[in-house]
Amino acid sequence: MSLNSDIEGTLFKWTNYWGGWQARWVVLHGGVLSYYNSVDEVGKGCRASINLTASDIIAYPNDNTRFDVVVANEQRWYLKAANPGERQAWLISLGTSKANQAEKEVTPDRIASGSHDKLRQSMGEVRLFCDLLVRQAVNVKVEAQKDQPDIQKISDSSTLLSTTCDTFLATLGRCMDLSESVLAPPTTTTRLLRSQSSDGQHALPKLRIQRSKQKKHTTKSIGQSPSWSPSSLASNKAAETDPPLQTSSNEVTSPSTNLNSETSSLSSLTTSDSASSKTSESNKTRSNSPLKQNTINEKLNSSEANSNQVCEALHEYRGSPVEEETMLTFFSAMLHSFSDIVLEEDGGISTISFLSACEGIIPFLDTIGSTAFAPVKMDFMGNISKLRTKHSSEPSRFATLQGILHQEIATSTTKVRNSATDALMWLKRGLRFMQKFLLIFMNGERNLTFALNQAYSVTLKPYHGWVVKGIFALAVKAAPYPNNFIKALATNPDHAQDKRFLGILMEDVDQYTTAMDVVLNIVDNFYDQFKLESTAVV
Ligand SMILES: CCCCCCCCCCCCC/C=C/[C@@H](O)[C@H](CO[C@@H]1O[C@H](CO)[C@@H](O)[C@H](O)[C@H]1O)NC(=O)CCCCCCCCCCCCCCCCC
Repeated sequence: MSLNSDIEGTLFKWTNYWGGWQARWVVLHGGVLSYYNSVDEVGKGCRASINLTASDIIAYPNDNTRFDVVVANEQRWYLKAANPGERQAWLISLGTSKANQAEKEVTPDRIASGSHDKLRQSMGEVRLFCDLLVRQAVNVKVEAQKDQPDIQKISDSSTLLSTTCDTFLATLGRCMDLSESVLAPPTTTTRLLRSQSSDGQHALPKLRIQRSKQKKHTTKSIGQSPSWSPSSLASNKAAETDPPLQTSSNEVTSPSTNLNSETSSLSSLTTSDSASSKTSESNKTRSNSPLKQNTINEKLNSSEANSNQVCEALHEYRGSPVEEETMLTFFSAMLHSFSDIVLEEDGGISTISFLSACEGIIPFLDTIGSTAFAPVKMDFMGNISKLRTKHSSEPSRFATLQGILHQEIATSTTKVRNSATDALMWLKRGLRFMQKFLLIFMNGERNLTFALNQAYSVTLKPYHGWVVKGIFALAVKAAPYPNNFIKALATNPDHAQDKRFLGILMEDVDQYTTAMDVVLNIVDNFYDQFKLESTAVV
C-alpha cells in the first residue's frame, strides 16, 4: 500500500557556525528531498537534493523539533522544524516515503546487495546514539556533582538517557543482525532464532523471563477471576523483579519490518510458556489436554537450551497438525497482559505489572509495521518510560500507580512538565482508545477505518488539535485490511485461515478488554476524584 508522502514547507537548516540556522523551503516529492533558499526559487532549480532511498532519518530525542537526514555517513542535513507538531508531520512523511521506496525495492537480489549499505548506515546510527549517550551521561553527572543539584533536571536527563540507551541497544541489535547476515547469510533456522521481533529483542532475554514467570502460578489476576473483587487478590511481588521487556525507539531510521510467518511461529514458541500457563488457568476452554508446547517449553526452559534444541522443537511443532489449544493469539501469547495485573486489596495497581502490560502492546505496532505508527509508538513508549523512571526513583513508595499519583498530589507536581500524572493520563487515554476500538471490532465491525474513527471520537479526539488530528488521519490510512489485521493477531499467520481461529481471537479480545476496563476504570475514577484530568488540547 503506497501512501502519498509529499510535503513541503519551511524548515531551518544548519549552515555553519557563522550562518547558524537558516530558513529554507524544503520539498519532499516522489522520494526526493530538495531545498531552496525560498519558495520563490521553486521551479528555478534546487540548491541540493537527497534521494531518500539510501538515507536515514534521525529524530533527536532531546529536542523535539530537530531531525537529520543522513546519506550513508557522507552527507548530513541538520534540520529543525518550527514546532514539535511540524516535526512529527515531516517525520511521518519522510518515513512513509522511505517505506514506499523500500516496498518498490524488495527483491531477494536487492536485499542481498543492499546489506553492506544497510550495515554501514546502521553503524553510523550506533555511533550517533553512542555519542548522544555520552553527552547525556555527562549532563547527569555534571548536575549530580553540583553542591545543590536540581533533582528535576537530573530526573529529566536520566529519562532521556534511559530512552537513548534503549534506542542505542535496539540500533546495536539491528546492526549486529545485519553484520551477521553480511558475514554469513542466515539459514532458515538461525533466522528463526534471531528475528524474534523487529525492535532488536532477541530470544535469549525472553527465555530468561519465561523462567521467572513460573513464580506467578500462585497469584490471582484480573483475567483469571471472572468474579473479580479487589479483596480477593494478593499483591504480585514476583512481577516487581521482572526486567523491562521493551526497548524504546526515538528514531525512525527505517520502516519497521513486518513479522513473516517464520518469525511469527517463533514468537508462538518463545511466548508459549506464558501462554500455556495462562491458558491453563484463564482460558478454560483450551486448557484440558496436554499441550504440544509442553515439549517445546521443556526444551526452551532448560538452562542448556541452545539454538539447535530450539530449532528441533520448532520443527517438531511445525510438522504437527494444528490443535485448537495451540492456536495462540497475540493476546494469549503476551508475556504480560492486563489480565495478569494483580490488584492490591485496596485496588492499588502494581506499577510494574501495568507498565509491562502496556509494553506488551508495542510488538503489535511493529507487526503491522507502518512508519505512520512511529509517532504513536514514540508517544506511548515515552510515557511508559517516564513512569518507569518515576518508579525506579523510589520503587517501594511507587509500587502502585496510586502511590505515584498520591506523591505528586502531595507535592503539587501533578501539572509540572513531564509529571508522571501527565504521562499516565495520556497513557490511559491511548489505552481507552485501543480498548474501544477492540470492542467495536469484537462486536462485528470489520471496517477498521470506521472502528478507529468511532473509538477516536470518544477518547482522544477531544484532546487533539488539528496537527495531531492530521497524524491520526495518516495513521488510520496506514491501518491494515481486516484480514491482515486478524492475521497480525495470530502468532502463526497460518492459523488465521482456520475457521476456529476467529472464535478463539474473540474470546481472547473479550478477556483482554474486560481486564483493561477494570484497570482503566480504577485509574479514571482516581483522576476524577482528585481532579487530575486536564482538558487542554495538544
Ligand atoms: C490497527 C492499528 C491502527 C492504529 C492507529 C493508531 C492511531 C492513533 C493516533 C494517535 C496519534 C497520536 C500521536 C501523538 C500525539 C501526542 O501529541 C499526544 C499528546 O502527547 C502528550 O503530550 C504531553 C505534553 O503536551 C506530554 O507530556 C505527554 O507525555 C505526551 O504523551 N498523545 C496522545 O494523544 C496519546 C496517543 C496514544 C495513542 C495510543 C495508541 C495505541 C495503539 C492502538 C493500537 C490499536 C490496535 C489494537 C490492537 C491491539 C493489539 C494488542
